[in-house]
Amino acid sequence: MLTDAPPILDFSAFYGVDEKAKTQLVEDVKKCCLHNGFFQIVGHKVSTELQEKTIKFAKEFFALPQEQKNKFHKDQTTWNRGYETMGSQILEAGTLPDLKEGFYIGEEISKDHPYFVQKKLNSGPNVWPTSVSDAKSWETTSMEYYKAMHALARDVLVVIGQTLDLGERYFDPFTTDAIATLRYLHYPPQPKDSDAKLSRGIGAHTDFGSVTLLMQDEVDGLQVWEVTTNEWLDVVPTKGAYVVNLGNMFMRWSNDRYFSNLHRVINKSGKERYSIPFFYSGNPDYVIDCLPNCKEEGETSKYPPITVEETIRGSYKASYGAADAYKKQQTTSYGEGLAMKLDDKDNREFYGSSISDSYRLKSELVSKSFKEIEMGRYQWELFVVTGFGWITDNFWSQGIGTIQPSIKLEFADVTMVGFSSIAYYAGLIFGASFWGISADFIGRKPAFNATLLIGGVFGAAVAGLSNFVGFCVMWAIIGTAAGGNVPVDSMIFLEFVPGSHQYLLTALSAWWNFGQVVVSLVGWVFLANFTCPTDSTPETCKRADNMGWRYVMITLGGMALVFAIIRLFVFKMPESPRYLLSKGRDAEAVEAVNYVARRNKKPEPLHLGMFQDIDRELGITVNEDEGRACLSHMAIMKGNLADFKSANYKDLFATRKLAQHTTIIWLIWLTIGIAYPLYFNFLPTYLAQKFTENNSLDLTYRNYCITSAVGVVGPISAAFAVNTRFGRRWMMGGSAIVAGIFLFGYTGATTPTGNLAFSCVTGLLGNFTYAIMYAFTPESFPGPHRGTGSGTAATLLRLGGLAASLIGTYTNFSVVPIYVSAVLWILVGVVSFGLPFETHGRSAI
Ligand SMILES: O=C(O)CCC(=O)C(=O)O
Ligand SMILES: [Fe+2]
Repeated sequence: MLTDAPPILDFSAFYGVDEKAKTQLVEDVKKCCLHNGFFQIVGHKVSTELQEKTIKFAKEFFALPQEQKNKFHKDQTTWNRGYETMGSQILEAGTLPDLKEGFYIGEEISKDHPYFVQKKLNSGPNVWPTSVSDAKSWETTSMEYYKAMHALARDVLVVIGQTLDLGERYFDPFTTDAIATLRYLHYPPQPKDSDAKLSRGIGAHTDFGSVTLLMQDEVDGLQVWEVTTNEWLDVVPTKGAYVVNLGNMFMRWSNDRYFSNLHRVINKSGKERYSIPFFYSGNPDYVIDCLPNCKEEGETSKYPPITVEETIRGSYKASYGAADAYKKQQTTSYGEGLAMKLDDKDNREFYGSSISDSYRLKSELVSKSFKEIEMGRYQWELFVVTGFGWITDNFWSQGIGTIQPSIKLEFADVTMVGFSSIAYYAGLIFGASFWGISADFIGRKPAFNATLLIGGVFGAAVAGLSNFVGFCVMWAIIGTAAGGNVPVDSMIFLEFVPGSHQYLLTALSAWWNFGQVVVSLVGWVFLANFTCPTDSTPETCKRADNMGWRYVMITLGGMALVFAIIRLFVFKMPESPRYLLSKGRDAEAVEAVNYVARRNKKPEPLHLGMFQDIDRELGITVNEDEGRACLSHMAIMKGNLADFKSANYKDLFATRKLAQHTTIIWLIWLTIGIAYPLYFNFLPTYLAQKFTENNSLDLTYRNYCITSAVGVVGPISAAFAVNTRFGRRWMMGGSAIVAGIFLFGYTGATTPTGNLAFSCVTGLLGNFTYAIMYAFTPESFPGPHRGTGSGTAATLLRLGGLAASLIGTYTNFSVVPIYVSAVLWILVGVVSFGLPFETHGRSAI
C-alpha cells in the first residue's frame, strides 16, 4: 500500500510568529499545488471537540431509518440542501452508482435574501433533520462547524495566495459573502461480493470550486491519482487533519498552473466510513480571471473571465473533461453531455415532432433508471394487479355470452337477446375511447382506480334484475368501465417495467385467458346445475329455478370488487412517470421512479437535477420551482382537460413512418375486432348444428374449460417469441396467417375430438397474435399520446365487435362468416409486415 500522499503540513506556522516556518509552509504548499493540488494540514484552529461533535451528529443522522432520512430529502429544494440517498450519483462512467449517502448544508439564507430571490447558486434556507435526538444542537453544531470551515478556508487561501506572491488581502473580495457547501458523507462497506472494478464509494472525479477541506473519520478509502506514476495513492486518515485540494475553478484561475486532481473513494475496509468535505466556492458574483503571476511574459490567459456562479454551474463539464483524460470516458450520469448520451437516433427519426426532445430524452433517462432499478418485487406485483384488469375484461366479455341463454328462458320481455351484446359493445366503445384518451390528459390512475370498481358493482347488481331492458342498460354501464381496463392497464405495466422485461407485456394477456378459465368454471358449476331446462319458456321458467346465471354474476362481480379493493387500498402505485413527464411534472416523475427503487430495495437512480441538465443542454429555461407541482390536484386536472381541446390526432401522424405505423395498427385492430368475435360468436351455433348428439351443457363447459386453459399458453409462448430476433412484427404477422389457415381447416373437423383439437389450436394461435397486438400497440406509441393511440385502437376493436355482433344477430348462422373471419386473419398477417418500426430490444418511451 502506498501511503506517501499527500504530505502533512503544520499549518500552525501561519498563526505563529516564526517567519522561517511561515516561508517554509508557503514553499511546501506551493510544491503541492504545482504537483497535484493535494496536501494535508494539522495545527489549524478547528478544535478537536468541535470536529468530534460534528462527526458524531453526522453519524447519528445516517443511523436513522431510511424513511426518516427521506423526509429531509434534498430534492425538496432546488438549492441543494438536505439528504441525498445512496446511489444518487455516478461520478465515473461505467461504474455502479456511488455507494454513499450525504447531507448538504450551506449558508442559512432566508427566502427574502437577495441571493435567494436572484436564485444564486445553491442559496436558500437549510433543511434541518427534526428526527435526531437533539435537533437544536445538531443544527447549531453544524453551523458552528460550517463557520469554522469558512474561516479555515480563508486562511488556507491566504497561504495559497502567498505561493503566488499575492498580497495577504488579495482574496478578500472573493471571500466576502462567499458561498460554500458542507457535505456529511457516509460510505457503507463495499459488499464482499461486489465487483472491485465496478464498485465505488465515490467514482474518480475532480472537485469544482476553489478549495476543498476534507475531514476523514478513522476509516480509510480515499485515493488520490498520482500523475507521475499513474497509480492510485491511499490517503490514510490522520486524526484531526484536513485533506486540502484545489478544485477546477482554482485550476482555471491559475491558468492551469495549479492542479485540480482526480480522487475517489473505495471503502474496502469492511467498516462504515464517514467523511466531511467542505467545498468553498466563493462570492458568486466575483469574476475569475487569470491570477497575477500565473502567466509568463507575453503569454495570454487560457480562459476568458467568468463569474464564480457561471463556472461552478458549468463545471460539471469540467469534471467531465478532467476524468476524460483519465479514462477517455465521460464521468457523470448527471451533468452536461447527458442529453447527447441518451439521444437515440431511431427514436428521434420515428417519433419526430410528435414529442418534444425534452420529453424524449427524459423518458429515455427514465428507461435507464428502470434498468438500474431492475425487475423486482414492485413490477411483479404490478404484473398481478394490472392482470386483474385483463381477468375482469374477460369476466364481462365472456360472462355476457355465458348467461344470455338463461336470460332468454326467464325474461318475458326479451325481443332479441343479442341486443344486450349490442348495448354492451356500445358501452365498450365509449369506455375504450374515454378511458384511453383521457389517460393522456388526466393520467393513468383514474382508470386504474375506477374501472374495476364500477364493473364490480354493476356486475353484481345485474344479478338482481328480472327484466331485459334493465339488463341491457346494466351491460352498457359495465361496458363503459370494461372498455378502459385493458388499454390503460397495459400502458401502466409498460411504463414501469425495465426494458429487459418489456416482453412480459405480451404475457399479461395470459390473465385474460385465465379469466376465461374462471368464467368457464363458474359457468359450469352454476349454469349446469341451476338453470331451467332448455325447453322452458318465461311462463314455465321460475326465478327460483333459474338462479345459476345470478350466482355467476355475483361471483364475478364479487371477484372484481376484491380486485378493486386490492388496487385501492393494498397496492400503492404512483402515477406513471411518463405521464407526469408529458405534463411537465418532472419532480413528481422523479419521485415516482425513486419510489419504485425503494420498493425494490435499490438505490434511488434519479434526481431532479438530471432532468434540469437535459433542459439546460437543450437550451430550455429550467423551471427551478416546478410551479405546476405546487398546484392543487383540481387545478392540475382542469389544466389538463383544457389541453384536451387542443388535442388532435395529428401528432400520431407526425412523421411519414409514424403515420404509416398508426394507420396499419388501427387497421389491424379494426380487422381483428371483426374477425375474432365473428368466429367465436358463430362457432358455438355452428357446432351445435353440426354435432347434434351429445351436446349436454356439461360437455360444452368441459370443452370450454379445456380450450381456455390451452389458450393461456398462447400469450405466454408469444412473450418468449417476441423476445427473439424475429421481434414483434414478424411474430404477429406470421401467427395471424397460421391462425387464419387453421380457421379454414376447422370447418373440416368431422369428429367431436377433432373439433376439440381444432378449437384448442385456433384458440392458442388466436391468443398468440392477440397478445402481441395488445403489447406492441402501447409499446410503439410515444408516451404523451399512448392513451390516444391505444384507446383509439381499442375503440376500433370494439366497433369491429359491434359489427360482428350485428352480423350475429341479424343473419342466419352459416359457415360463411367463419370463412370471412379466416380471410381477415390472413389479411392482418399480411399488413403486419408493412409496419415500419420494431420495438424489440428498445425501451418504450
Ligand atoms: O469522502 C471523501 O473522502 C472524499 C469526498 C469527495 O471527494 C467529494 O465529496 O468530492
Ligand atoms: Fe471530491
